[in-house]
Amino acid sequence: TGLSRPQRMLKAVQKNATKGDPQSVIAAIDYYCRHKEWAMNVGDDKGPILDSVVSEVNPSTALELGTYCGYSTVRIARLLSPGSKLITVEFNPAYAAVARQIIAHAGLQNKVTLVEGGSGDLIPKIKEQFGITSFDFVFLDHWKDRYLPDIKLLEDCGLLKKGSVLLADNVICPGTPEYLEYVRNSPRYKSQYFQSYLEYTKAEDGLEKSVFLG
Ligand SMILES: CCCNc1ncnc2c1ncn2[C@@H]1O[C@H](/C=C/CNC(=O)c2cc(-c3ccc(F)cc3)cc(O)c2O)[C@H](C)[C@H]1O
Ligand SMILES: [Mg+2]
Repeated sequence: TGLSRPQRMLKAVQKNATKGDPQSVIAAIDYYCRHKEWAMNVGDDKGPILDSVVSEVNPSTALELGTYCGYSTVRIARLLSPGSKLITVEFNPAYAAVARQIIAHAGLQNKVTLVEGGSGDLIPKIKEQFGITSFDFVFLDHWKDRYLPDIKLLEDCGLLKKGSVLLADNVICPGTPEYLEYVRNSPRYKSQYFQSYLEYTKAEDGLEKSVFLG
């Protein structure tokens, strides 16, 4: 049956992007998804908002839930300071395989640890497996009904500290109502909505930035 959509995206990166140049990888994916085949990357409207939050936080430790093809992984990792680490979690092996190659094409494999598996299984093991005591930054972009249980798990595992920043994709489309209600009403978070557009479309979507208050 030929190549999958993620594999076709990978081919477009390998053909059009310069090895070791993250910006060209980002541009190649955005061009492909805007002009050839839509795909659920955070994209080039919401992407600059992601960039600005990552740059502002300048995290030493970062976590991404839902790697997919690695587009946002590349966006985040390219901005990390030397010695900082991004852990990204993807439970679909086929997507993880594509993402590894896209991350490697960008030359960012030394800043990224891609863990194959479910976030619910991984999060409780992060302290022992990676020696990480807390995350400065968490990007949520996996199944939308898993955002809330997973941040509660991060809280319970003591992986958030005062000032940790959560950034959630798709809070409007497809939408994450329970998550939004929680972070906007909990006294433990200071939340802020960044209005934008669903990737490669004119539909509304946005990112929710929530600072953990401890
Ligand atoms: C145990 C499970 C939880 N733990 C997990 N642990 C590890 N990995 C996990 C977990 N849960 C999921 N994943 C992985 O993350 C990815 C999943 C990503 C999901 N993203 C969307 O569904 C979306 C939809 C639209 C959209 C908008 C408009 C439309 F018309 C159509 C689509 C836009 C967007 O920007 C979107 O991000 C990947 C496919 C999947 O294998
Ligand atoms: Mg998304």
